Amino acid sequence: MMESVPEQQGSMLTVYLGLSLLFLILCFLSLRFPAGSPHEHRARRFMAIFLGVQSAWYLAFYATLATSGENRLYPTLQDGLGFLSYTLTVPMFHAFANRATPSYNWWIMAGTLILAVPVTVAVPSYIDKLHIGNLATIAIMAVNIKAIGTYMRVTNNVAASILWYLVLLFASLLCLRSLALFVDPGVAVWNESFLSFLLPLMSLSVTILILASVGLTAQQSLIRLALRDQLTGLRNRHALMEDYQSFISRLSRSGNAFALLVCDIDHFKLVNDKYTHEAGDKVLKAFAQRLNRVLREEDIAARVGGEEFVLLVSDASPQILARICERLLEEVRSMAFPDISPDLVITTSIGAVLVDDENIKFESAFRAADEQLYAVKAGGRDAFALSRSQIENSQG
Ligand SMILES: Nc1nc2c(ncn2[C@@H]2O[C@H](COP(=O)(O)OP(=O)(O)OP(=O)(O)O)[C@@H](O)[C@H]2O)c(=O)[nH]1
Repeated sequence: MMESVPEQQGSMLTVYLGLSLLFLILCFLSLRFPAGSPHEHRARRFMAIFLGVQSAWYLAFYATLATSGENRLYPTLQDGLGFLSYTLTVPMFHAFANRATPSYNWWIMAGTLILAVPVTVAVPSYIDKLHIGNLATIAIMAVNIKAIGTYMRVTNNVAASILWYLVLLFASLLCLRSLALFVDPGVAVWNESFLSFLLPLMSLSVTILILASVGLTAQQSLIRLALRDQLTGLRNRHALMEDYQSFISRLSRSGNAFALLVCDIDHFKLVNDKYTHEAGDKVLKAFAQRLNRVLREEDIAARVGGEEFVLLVSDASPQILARICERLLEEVRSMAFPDISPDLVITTSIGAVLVDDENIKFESAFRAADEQLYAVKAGGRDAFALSRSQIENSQG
């Protein structure tokens, strides 16, 4: 039978079979991808199903071409699987973005699948089949573009953005093709080769970008996890070192001093002892939230020890610093914990130092602020002390 297949058709058979195998391998590989949260597990399952359906789709392409369309089952399967695979990407992208798929999306997708596939099969004219197929594809592409847009905004990685523009391009090409068919049904012949080129290109590029984006997202969440304190969500000591360096670079560019503050919750051990360790954790989380409330967006709050926090405050002067410390003390004093005890009052002590020389190392600034902190603790707590002089230059 293969002897009667023209050369060009023969090479397309190889392409379709190759793509079917490739998607099958990717489907199995995607099941082995590590996924942390439950929504990632759900998203990966959708991804595996999408890749499995893509594999079946190209097998149906192969079967249609190999039998030269004699068996009507294969082209029908081909259309159905094509719709299904791009329908599946909608809940998949929402799952990756940890969002529920809006109900109207389900209506559009279900309506398109239920109506378009049987109607496409039923209408006798080839051109009418194409028109209906086009309209259905455009509807599916539209919900896809919206879903990828949501995913792009949440993951904020470059692969997701390229994917969005690419799918928009494919959708525009399909709209053009649809219009061209309305104007001149004669382009249907040319349309076949357009599709046999466009569809594999679309499948491959969409898959590659999904895999790249999933990889980048996993990498981003690992990096975020490594830089965060698990309990409070603030930056950890490691991240603080990097932040300190970027504050030093900013200082050398702008010449504006910044401040390093060490805050320590007063008598925190008593909270744990009197109200349990869990209550202590609650206090730490609430304390972290108050710090963030006082700081500006460009400032940094980090947890560096049990109940010890470090803040970096940009463009600081002694006056600004004093105002910020006053506000911090006030914010902490005003915290209420009715679920722990109405009597629980938390206070903090703050030691601060102004960093106005780019040669000052983190350890020196931290030591200077810590000395001030201990002076406050010795003096009765719930207060702040500023130091701006005598920071050792670690190079000296
Ligand atoms: N709940 C909770 N407690 C912690 C955590 N990390 C450290 N701690 C506790 O924090 C307490 C720190 O106590 P101390 O260093 O004695 O200081 P303090 O009681 O705050 O006293 P001053 O600093 O002198 O005012 C210890 O009891 C630690 O067990 C944590 O992640 N959660």
